[in-house]
This record gives sequence, C-alpha cells and structure tokens, in this order.
Amino acid sequence: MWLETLCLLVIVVVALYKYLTKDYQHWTKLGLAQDEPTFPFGSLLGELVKGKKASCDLLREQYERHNTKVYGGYVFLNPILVIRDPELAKIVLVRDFNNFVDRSGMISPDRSKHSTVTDKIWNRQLTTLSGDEWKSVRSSLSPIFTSGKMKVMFALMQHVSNEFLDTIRKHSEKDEAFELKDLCGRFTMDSISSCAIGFNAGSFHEDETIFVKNAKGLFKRSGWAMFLFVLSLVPGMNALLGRLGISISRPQETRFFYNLIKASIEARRKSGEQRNDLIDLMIRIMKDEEITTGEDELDQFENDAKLKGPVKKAEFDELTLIANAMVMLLAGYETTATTMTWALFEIARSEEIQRKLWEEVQQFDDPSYTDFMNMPYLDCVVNESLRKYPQATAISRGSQENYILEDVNIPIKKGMDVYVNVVGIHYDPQNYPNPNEFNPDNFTREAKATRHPYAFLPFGHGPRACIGMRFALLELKMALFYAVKNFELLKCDETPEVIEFDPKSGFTSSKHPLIIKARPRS
Ligand code: HEM
Repeated sequence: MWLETLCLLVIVVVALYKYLTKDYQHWTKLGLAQDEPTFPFGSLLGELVKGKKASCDLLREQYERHNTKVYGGYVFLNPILVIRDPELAKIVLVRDFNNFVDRSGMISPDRSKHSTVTDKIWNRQLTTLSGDEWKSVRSSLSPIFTSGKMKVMFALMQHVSNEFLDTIRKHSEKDEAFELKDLCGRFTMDSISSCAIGFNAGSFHEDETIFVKNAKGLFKRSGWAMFLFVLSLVPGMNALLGRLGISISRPQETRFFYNLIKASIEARRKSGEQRNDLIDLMIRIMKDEEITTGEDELDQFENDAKLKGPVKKAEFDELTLIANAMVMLLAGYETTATTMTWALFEIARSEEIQRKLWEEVQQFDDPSYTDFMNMPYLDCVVNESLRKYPQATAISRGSQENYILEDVNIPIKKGMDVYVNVVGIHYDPQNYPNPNEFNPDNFTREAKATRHPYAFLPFGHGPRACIGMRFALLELKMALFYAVKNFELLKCDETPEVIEFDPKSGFTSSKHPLIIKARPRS
C-alpha cells in the first residue's frame, strides 16, 4: 500500500512540476535565445535572493552571453523579455509608453484594498502606483524639480555642503583616513530631509540619529523581509498577507516617517511658514493651486519624460502627500549617496582626473546654480560615475496589451514584463570603449554625438523616468565641487585596489569599504 502511495505522490509532484514549469521554454519555442531558468526563481532572481551575486555582475554576464537585440529570461515561472538595444529601449520607454506605463510587479487594486495601513503608504508612492492613478499623481508632482524650484533648494544644500566640508576637514587635520559611504550618506540624508520636509536630520553631528537609523532600517535586508518580499510576488499573496494583517513593508520605520512628515505638515499649516520645499509645494497641490513649469526649463530628457494626452487631475489627499514625501526620502538617499561615494573614490584614484577637475573648479569662487550646470568636466565626471555604477541595473515595464515589438518582431503577451538591461548597455564596448575604465571623456560633446542617446540610462527614460534627477545631479555636483576645490583627495593604505560589488545590497555598492584621505589645498 505504502509503495502505491509513494508512486502516486511522485506522479503528483512530477505532474505539478511539469505544470508549473510549462512556460520555461517559452522563448526557445519562439526561436529566441534565453537564459536558462531554475525552479522556482527563474533566471534572474535566484542568485540575487541567495545573495551570491550582485545584480550588476549578473545582468552584465547575461548581457554578454547574448548578441541579439533582445533575449528571453524568467522571473519565477513567468517569461520576461530583456532588451539589449538602445533603440528598442526608446520604443518601450518613450514611443509606446502608453502600453508600458507600469513597472513590473505593480500592485493590483486587490492588493491595495486589503493591505495594512503601513503597506497602504507604500502603495500610494509614485514608485508603486500604476495606470491612471500614477499618471495623475506624477503630473501633479512633475513641476516640483524644475530648474526654477531647484534654485531654491540650492540654497538649502549650501548649508549641507558646509557641514560636509567641515567633516572632511576634521579628518584631514588628524591625517585620518575616512570611509566615503558614511560621509556621502550624511550629505544626501541631510539635503533630502531638509529640502523635502524641512527637517534637519543632523546626520553630521551624531553617529546615528534616530532619523538615519529609521531610514537605514527601511533598506535593511533581513531574511524575514526578503521572505515576505518574495512571497508578495506570488499572485494572490499580497491580498492574503493584507487580510492577515502582515505588513510587507517595515511597519515600525514606516510609522516613524509617517508621524514625522505628518507633524511637519501640521506645523507648516499652523505657522503658515513658507520654505518653498517639497512639503510647501505639495500642500499647494492639495489646495489645488497650479504649479507652473516654464517650457524653456525642459531639456531633451524632460521633454521625453512629459506625459502626452489628457491626464485626470490627482486626488491629492494627505496620505498621498505623506507617501510621496517619504518616497523622495527613500529614493533620494541611498541612490545618490552610493553614486557620490564611487565618484569621490574614482577621483581619489586618478591624479589626472582630479587635476582636470581642479583646473575647472578653481575658476569659481562662489558658484551659482547656473554655474554648477555649466561646468563641462564636472558634468563628465558625474555622468561617468552614473554610467559605471548604475544604481538601477535594469528598468522594467509591464505590457498592458498584447503587443509586437517591432524590428525584432517578438510577441509580448498582455501582462508580460519587459526589462531593459541598463548595466549591460553601459558596459557594452560598442557604446563605451574600455568600459571597465573610469573615463569622464566618454561624456564630452563629441563622444556623446557618436552614441545612441539611449545608451545612457542611469535615471531611466520617458515619462516614468526618475523624477528626482535634477536634484540628484545638483547634490552630486556640489559635493564633488566643494571636495575637490578645498582638498586633495588621496589614496591611502586602506583604499581597495580591486572593485567588487556587494551581492547583499540592492544597489551597485562596493563590497569593501571605500576609504580615502584628504589634504587641504593651500
Ligand atoms: C543618483 C541618484 C539617483 C538615481 C541613479 C536614480 C535612478 C532612478 C531610476 C533608474 C528610476 C526608475 C526609472 C524608470 O523606471 O525609468 C528612478 C525612479 C524614481 N526616482 Fe530616482 N534616482 C536617483 C535619485 C533620486 C532622488 C534624489 C529622488 C527624489 C528626490 C528620486 C526619486 C525617484 C522617484 C520618486 C522615482 C519613481 C518615479 C515614478 O515612478 O514616477 N530619485 N530613479
């Protein structure tokens, strides 16, 4: 009897496995090269979930294994299409945007309905909203970072830059080596909290303020958080977790920011104070005041990012405001800090790059916002840092309808996800000769003219691209400018020679601490 039961069990398990993995040959059947999936994670997530490989390395390897414009892959049991070609990236991200509005794994209305309060906050953020709801919130928030508004934030960032310099000075006076990520994290935390919610995070004055502790907590990858995240990707699980009162997001830290931002809004309303920061701008949006954008403020990236056609006006309630003030803190903290870290590290490693940058920055005593936007070599160094160390190694979009991707003639089913392999494109020698080398000259006007404009995607592209790009660029430029103008950045015994990416980080971070020294310029 037990033998029959065992045989039956084996048959059921095999049949179930066959059923679940029935789509694992989806791309091969269409004649397209694919990355071989392993059950149950597919071809993309397994290594990442196990923390064995950084996404930067994994996606680069996958890109280099293929030589077609697109290739197939799998996330769990689902086929995804991966783009290697900048022109096809443009078609998906910009030209046919109306079919590719959402990122993959976007929330379903069902998930929203049954989620816990703290998950609801996450569900109202720009990063996770979908369809018309996203369009209306995004169009309300878009004018927030135009160059006119950035000039006001520039003044707030000056104060943070001074604290940044004081900290480097203290290390240099003691001839002490210092770790860059910690320093840059303090810079970006203070500038985003001050510009977004008018809150002085005080990062430069304490080892770890309660603000920083909670912000870091939101990014920490514990086994439980990872388990819940992976579970939430399984269809139907979000709603179930919500019904059981289990938060996918980190409830304690989310509540901390919810309370902080709410208190900031209330204080602002009571005092009537105008700081012209994000909270002010969002309160004006809630009151239905028009925030204008001068068309002449928009560059090519932003013109591509404009939403075309009629957009329903957002219902901008207080929860939406808090959720989006919070997402600015989150999306703007680690991404910018990590890029800044790499940029300062590369400057310290190359005497020649540092000399060229120094020659440029020393021409300015007290640069204005416009000056910062017009320093060509500084711009090249920042762009090269974003190329070599893209914080989002891939960009994803879900297809809203059955769709044929032109040129390669590949059918994409409704609901299927398309990924653009950003890091692969950034390291393709056809786009950037000697891609492992840090070479700011990749971004001279002449070099850019020889390349497809979509071969550079650190902030994504199109209407769903990074809303905080101008803010991030200004922070990066200010930090690099003041550091190089006031100090010689130097390698020291602790500076790593070989770069390795951290497989445990969700960003393109270094596995080893990036440590340098600084000497005051006379
Ligand atoms: C070096 C720094 C940064 C990098 C590399 C970066 C990169 C990105 C990327 C690649 C995306 C996805 C784009 C797409 O899907 O096409 C994104 C989205 C986003 N970023 Fe950034 N970002 C940075 C800084 C910031 C800052 C400073 C803020 C806020 C102040 C911010 C806020 C956002 C938001 C809210 C979204 C979601 C936009 C939407 O879905 O409508 N980011 N970012």
